[in-house]
Amino acid sequence: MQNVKDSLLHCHRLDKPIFRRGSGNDPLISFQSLGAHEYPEFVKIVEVGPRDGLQNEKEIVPTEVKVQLIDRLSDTGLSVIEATSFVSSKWVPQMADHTEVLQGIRKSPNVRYPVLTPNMHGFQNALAAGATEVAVFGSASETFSRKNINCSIDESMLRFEEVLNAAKDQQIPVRGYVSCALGCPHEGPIDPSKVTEVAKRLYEMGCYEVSLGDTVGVGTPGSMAAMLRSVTREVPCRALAVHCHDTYGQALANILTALQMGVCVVDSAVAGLGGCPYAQGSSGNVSTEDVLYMLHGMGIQTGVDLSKMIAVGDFICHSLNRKTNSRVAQARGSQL
Ligand SMILES: CC(C)(COP(=O)([O-])OP(=O)([O-])OC[C@H]1O[C@@H](n2cnc3c(N)ncnc32)[C@H](O)[C@@H]1OP(=O)([O-])[O-])[C@@H](O)C(=O)NCCC(=O)NCCSC(=O)C[C@@](C)(O)CC(=O)[O-]
Repeated sequence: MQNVKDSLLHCHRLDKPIFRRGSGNDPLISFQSLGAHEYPEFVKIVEVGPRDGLQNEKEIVPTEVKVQLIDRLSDTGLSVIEATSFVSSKWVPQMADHTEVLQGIRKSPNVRYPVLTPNMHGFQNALAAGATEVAVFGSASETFSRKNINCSIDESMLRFEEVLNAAKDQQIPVRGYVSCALGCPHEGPIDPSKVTEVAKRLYEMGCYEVSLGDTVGVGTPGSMAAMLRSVTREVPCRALAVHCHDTYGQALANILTALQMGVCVVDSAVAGLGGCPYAQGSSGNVSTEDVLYMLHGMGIQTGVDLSKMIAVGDFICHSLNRKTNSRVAQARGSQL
């Protein structure tokens, strides 16, 4: 935190000082001071509801509902919506309609629609379906890697390298995930050095952003801070995102900790949908509505309209016949 305060500006909207941090070739990112901490001026939200949010649903969600969900999300001001995954339909039946979803959505010029691709098979199918951005997903836990993608961490890295090489040829940006960054459903606590090693490998391979996943939502601000202290020694903060599940009710606190440490990208799912099918006990992602409410309340910009997001949450909860997991949407609903 203390090392780079390149310039001090004045933010008239918030009447708070704005700092621009950067080093070497890093682009400058604006930070604002709030109380004892500094926070990014702008946070990018990566909406993962259509993929992470729906992949664990037991009943197959109609393709039309998935398409409508993404189209409605595209109108909220989001710049990134993870649309689906090109994985085996034997492993994740809910994502079997990946091609129809990707081809059915109205692609907004202001939104990117990455899709998950675990290997070359998925990458080629994604490309054939018109994907222009993909994500590979690894793990800091050996056991989780085998249960989720049926290979060791080292084997997964070889597969990802192939995907990244092919993506580079096609000028397709690739995002990377590290699951179990704050704990594994099978191995328990994961050493931050292991998370750092996997994140570094993904970054050095060419992933433009590495999202650190608290897959089962067991992290606390303490473990988040320890993990980020380690990872940021090897991967620049500007290339990191956090991906929090809210199983233990720690997600917003963990996100706040990550922001204090310089992270500017947050993954979340509308209505707090979600969970990984290969992580028993994992509950939904942190809800996008709750993240927006917290960030906007702190004067941090996201470009996303909270009221529109709540309406999208209503739509998907109604379609799934489900109560929202968003505390903000619940509170707003009860005030109507
Ligand atoms: C990775 C595989 C495919 C390996 O699956 P495998 O069975 O080991 O693959 P294989 O290479 O041995 O091939 C077996 C069969 O699968 C086919 N196959 C091979 N690859 C593909 C593909 N891409 N798409 C479709 N089919 C594929 C392949 O063609 C073959 O077909 P067959 O000859 O038997 O007819 C499998 O384990 C899989 O699909 N896993 C799904 C994992 C998943 O989607 N998990 C949830 C997402 S991760 C997550 O949620 C965590 C995250 C990202 O949100 C962050 C966090 O919270 O931590």
